[in-house]
Amino acid sequence: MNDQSPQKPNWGLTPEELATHKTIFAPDLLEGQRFLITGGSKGMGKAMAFLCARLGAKVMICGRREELLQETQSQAKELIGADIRYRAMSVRDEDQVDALLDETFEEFDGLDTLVNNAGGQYPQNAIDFTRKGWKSVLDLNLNAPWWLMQGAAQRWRDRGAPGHVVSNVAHVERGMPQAAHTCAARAGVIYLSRTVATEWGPLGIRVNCVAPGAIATEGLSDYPPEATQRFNNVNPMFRMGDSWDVAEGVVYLSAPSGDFITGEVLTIDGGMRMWGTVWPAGVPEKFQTY
Ligand SMILES: CCCCC/C=C/C(=O)SCCNC(=O)CCNC(=O)[C@H](O)C(C)(C)COP(=O)(O)OP(=O)(O)OC[C@H]1O[C@@H](n2cnc3c(N)ncnc32)[C@H](O)[C@@H]1OP(=O)(O)O
Ligand SMILES: NC(=O)C1=CN([C@@H]2O[C@H](COP(=O)(O)OP(=O)(O)OC[C@H]3O[C@@H](n4cnc5c(N)ncnc54)[C@H](OP(=O)(O)O)[C@@H]3O)[C@@H](O)[C@H]2O)C=CC1
Repeated sequence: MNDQSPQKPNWGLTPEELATHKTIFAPDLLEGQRFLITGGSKGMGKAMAFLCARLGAKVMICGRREELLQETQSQAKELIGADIRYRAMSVRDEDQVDALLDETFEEFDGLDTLVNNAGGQYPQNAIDFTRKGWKSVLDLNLNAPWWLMQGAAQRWRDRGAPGHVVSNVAHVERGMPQAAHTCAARAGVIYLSRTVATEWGPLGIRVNCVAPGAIATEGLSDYPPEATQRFNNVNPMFRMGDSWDVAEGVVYLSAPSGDFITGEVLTIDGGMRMWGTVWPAGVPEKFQTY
């Protein structure tokens, strides 16, 4: 990085902040509830794991890197006295998804909420996507959440003990220039969720989504600072959200407060739905109009 480049900031909330952040929820709100949170080792998933555990839930997280999972587990033990379980795996592997679901249902003797949170993409103009890149992003952000939600629903049906799915997607209503692959995948998850919310309603299974705008998480370090410094200016509130904003949205939908909510998309974007565009690969000249 040369001297003119913006410095890469440390994004996201610290474990200490996750352990002490004020919450609107009662401390026993999720007592006895069982959560599986994919991608729970950093960013929004880690905030969800801490919040759910602080509210009394049993929590299982997963991610590819065991060291991050282990660190999250130790921090939760030390800072909030919670026993978060984990499994190192990739949600892109169908067999590993089945094993994760089997382990979670066995360990917790069932499951109340599946949070499809693991995901990501890379910024590029759609015209240049390779087929391999397209398939990778679709596998991670559409196929994986589907394997997980279908697998959970089958287990809920077979046990006669239903649960709730909430998928962390993205704000996609106006498209996502330079991220068309993830836009297609997230739109797929939203309409999949709305569809199965009807099919699975009679089984007592609820299916919802949260749709974040620009949220300051460790994940933003994967993007060029030239892009992320602009992320503060992509909504009418002129700031990014944080992982707690999204974690509380997930809890609202999963707790009794969400009992009669299904097929919904809770947008948490500071108004980006109305105004602002991320342009993660840089604003093209033609669009630099103001
Ligand atoms: C986009 C606007 C939203 C703004 C805010 C959003 C923020 C976040 O979502 S934060 C989460 C942040 N983290 C990420 O997004 C990183 C996650 N992304 C990835 O891991 C990769 O992009 C992946 C999903 C494609 C998976 O990579 P990998 O495990 O290496 O997968 P494959 O080997 O199956 O495929 C690699 C294949 O993908 C193409 N590709 C990957 N990166 C790029 C790139 N920067 N530019 C162009 N193309 C890319 C490429 O075709 C790769 O194939 P090879 O060239 O043969 O390696
Ligand atoms: N931050 C933002 O502004 C926005 C983010 N989103 C989406 O919200 C979700 C969470 O984002 P954020 O918290 O920022 O992301 P982070 O990059 O901070 O965290 C991603 C988490 O997912 C895990 N993960 C990634 N790939 C896999 C995989 N193949 N299998 C299992 N776990 C995986 C990571 O662990 P590991 O790498 O070890 O596997 C990590 O725990 C993602 O889907 C993201 O795309 C949507 C809109 C905006």
